[in-house]
Parts: sequence; C-alpha cells; structure tokens
Amino acid sequence: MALIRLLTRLSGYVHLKQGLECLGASSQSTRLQQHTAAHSSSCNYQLLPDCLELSYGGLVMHFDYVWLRDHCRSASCYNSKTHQRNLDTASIDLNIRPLKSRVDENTLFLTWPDGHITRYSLTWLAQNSYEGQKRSAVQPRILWSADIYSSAQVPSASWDKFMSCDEELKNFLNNFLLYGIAFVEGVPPTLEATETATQRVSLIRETMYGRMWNFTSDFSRGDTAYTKLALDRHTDTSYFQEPCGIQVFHCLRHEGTGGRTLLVDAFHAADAVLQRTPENFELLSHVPIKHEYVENLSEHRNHMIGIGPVINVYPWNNEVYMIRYNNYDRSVINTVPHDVVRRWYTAHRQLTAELRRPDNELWVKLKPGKVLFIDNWRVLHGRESFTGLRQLCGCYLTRDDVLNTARSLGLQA
Ligand SMILES: C[N+](C)(C)CCCC[C@H](N)C(=O)O
Ligand SMILES: O=C(O)CCC(=O)C(=O)O
Ligand SMILES: [Fe+2]
Repeated sequence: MALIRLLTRLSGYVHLKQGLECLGASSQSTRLQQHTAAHSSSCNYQLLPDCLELSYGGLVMHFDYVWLRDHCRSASCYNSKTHQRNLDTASIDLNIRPLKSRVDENTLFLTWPDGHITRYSLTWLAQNSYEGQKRSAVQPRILWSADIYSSAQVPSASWDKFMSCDEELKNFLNNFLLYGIAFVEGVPPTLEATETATQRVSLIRETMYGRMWNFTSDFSRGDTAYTKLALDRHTDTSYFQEPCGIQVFHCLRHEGTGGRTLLVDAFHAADAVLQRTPENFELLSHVPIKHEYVENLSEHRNHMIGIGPVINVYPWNNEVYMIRYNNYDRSVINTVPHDVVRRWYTAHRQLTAELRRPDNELWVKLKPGKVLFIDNWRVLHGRESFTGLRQLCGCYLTRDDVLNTARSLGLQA
C-alpha cells in the first residue's frame, strides 16, 4: 500500500525528476547562468515555466513563484522587528512570475510585474528549500542502546551550577536533546527543590494528576502507577491529544527492595524497524490508535482520549518526532479493517521485540538527590516491582517551553 509513497519519500528523486520534466517542456523558459568567482560556491539558476531552479552549494532546488513572492523579506512585506509577515498572501497573483532576475555572489534579485524587487540570500534559500530540509534533521539525536548510552559517559548536571550557571544548563539541555534523558544530581530531596529545578528548564504542565505530584503505592488514583507492581516500558499520557513532552522523576525515599527504573530509546527501536521492515514502520506511522484513561473514583473522575499513530514522523524527511507506546492505556482499535489490523499487530510485535531487547534496556536506581528528566515523546520508562515505602515526586513539563529555553541558549531544538 503506502510503501511506495514511503520509498519515493526516502529516495528524494521525485522532485528532481519533476524539475527535469519542466526543463523538457521549457521552450519559453529563460536560461540564465552565473558562475561566481568566489570559492566553490558557484550558482546556476533558471526560470522554468512553473518554478525557479537553483543550483547552489551542491544542491539543486526548486522554488515556486508564489512562494518566492510570499517570502519576500523587504520592509514593506515583512516586519523584521516582530518577525511577522506584512504582505497579504491572498493578494498575490497565483500565476505570478518575475519580470527580471539576476544573481551576484551571495544574493538572488527578482523584479516582480509591479516593479517590486525581492532580494534573497542564497544561503537563506538553501537553508529554507524543500530539498535542503529533506536532507537535514529537525533535531539531531544520538540513538542509543544501553551500551551506547553508558559508554558515552554523559555527565549529570550538578545542582548548584545548574541553578546558577547558564553553561551548565545548556550542557544539560544539549544532552537531553541528544539522548532524550538527562540527570541533575545533588538536588535537595524535597518536592520544593524538585520544582525549583524544573522551573530552571520550563513551565510545569498541570494535568489531572496535579502540578507537582508526590506519590506512593497507596492506590489513591485509578492507575497501576500507584501500586507496587512492575510496569512495562511505556510513554505517559498517550491518552492526551498532545502527550506531555517531558516527565521529571525524583525518588524522595525508598526503604525496601526493587523499584529500579527502566529506560528505553524508542526512536532507536523504531529506526531498527524502519531499516529491517519499512512496511511495518509505515503501518505504525499511519494506522491511528486510540489511547484512553478512564478513572471512576469518588474524588477523581476523568475520561481522556488521545488518537494518533504509534510512530509520528515529519512527512518531508521521515524523521520520527513522537512515539505513543502504552499497552496498558491503548484502547479499542476500531478505525481500520481487519486485514490492516492483522498487519498492524505484526508491526507492533516487531517494534515491541526491539523495545524489549535486553541490550536496549537501561536500568537505573533513582536515589534521593538525583532528578531524572525524560523526553516522554521518545524514551519509554518502566519500573521493577518493589517492596517497602517508596515515594516519588515529579511533574510534567510543557514541551514548547523546554525547547524555547534550549533555543534561547543557542541550541538547535
Ligand atoms: C506520573 N503519575 C504518577 C502522575 C501519573 C502516572 C500516569 C500513568 C498512566 N497510566 C500513564 O501512563 O499515563
Ligand atoms: O514508579 C515509577 O518508577 C514510575 C511509575 C510510572 O510509570 C509513572 O509514574 O509514570
Ligand atoms: Fe509512567
């Protein structure tokens, strides 16, 4: 079925071919070339009937003319103080083409039928072209097995520096973005200090579990998390339309045995599925799955529903950005026919086998003072069963605000 779509997406040839087709049909197309003397950055472009083709920095790119007019950054079209568009896109003639064009070393100039001139920096065009985006990752990451993560010896942030020094926060966030987990050590074992640590990174995302939570195995809520039972690897709040981006755990005390935390890089597992069986990856990234949380206690009544595929990818580069994987909270499958259901179960089994490979399991014992941040869109968590009193506090964070902090420190996020 959609495998063919996936393969064309991955091959990256489809648009190049379209470009050549418009070249073939270009009896009236203008052919202009310019070789700049500077370095190796030679630039060629031609005005094809329905797009501008630009070769620059080793890339062949195609820009639609309406797009080019829409992305004019001149003072009348774009407010560079607010970074907002002034131009009314709906006023652009959908058949617009430039009247004149030229290029110098770094800049392409287009003159539009009304005389308006747009300047585009060639590097800006390369960065913002579809062809450029297709090759690059939105979020560079290091996919890990337990061995890869352990050998990397990723340092934990230390509480004092973390709170006072931006460089420490930046390193922490850099590790968090690369691996999907990061630790702060030396945090006072209190809910208040945990809250202070999280607020250094982001806004707290309040949910029906509260803002900061502090829980033990008292079954105070209608969920297995509030017991002493083992929990298999999963993402939390898969039953939200937008699952919580980050989860924070701080074990304030444990007098007993067991209770270790399990962490698994689900993007690494998804990548193994993609490499070995692309049609299974395709199914997991297209079949909509419902997750549901139904709580019916006298003090707590909640009914949450979230729908979306297990693997969520950006369609232009097939990069995975979010996984929903929670077999406890997965609800009835009733939106696909039985033959697709069968193939989906096969695909889900393969992903599960990858997630359960012992070499993908990172086990850590959370101790008072050690705060764990987990990317809940990427890294699954679970826990071993335990005995005794175990008290865990933490919260969820707003993903947008974590990424915002990272960007403000100069990181790609
Ligand atoms: C973390 N905290 C104890 C507050 C909530 C646990 C939520 C558990 C739920 N089954 C889920 O996976 O989303
Ligand atoms: O008890 C734990 O270590 C984690 C439980 C859990 O999965 C959760 O609270 O989300
Ligand atoms: Fe959980």
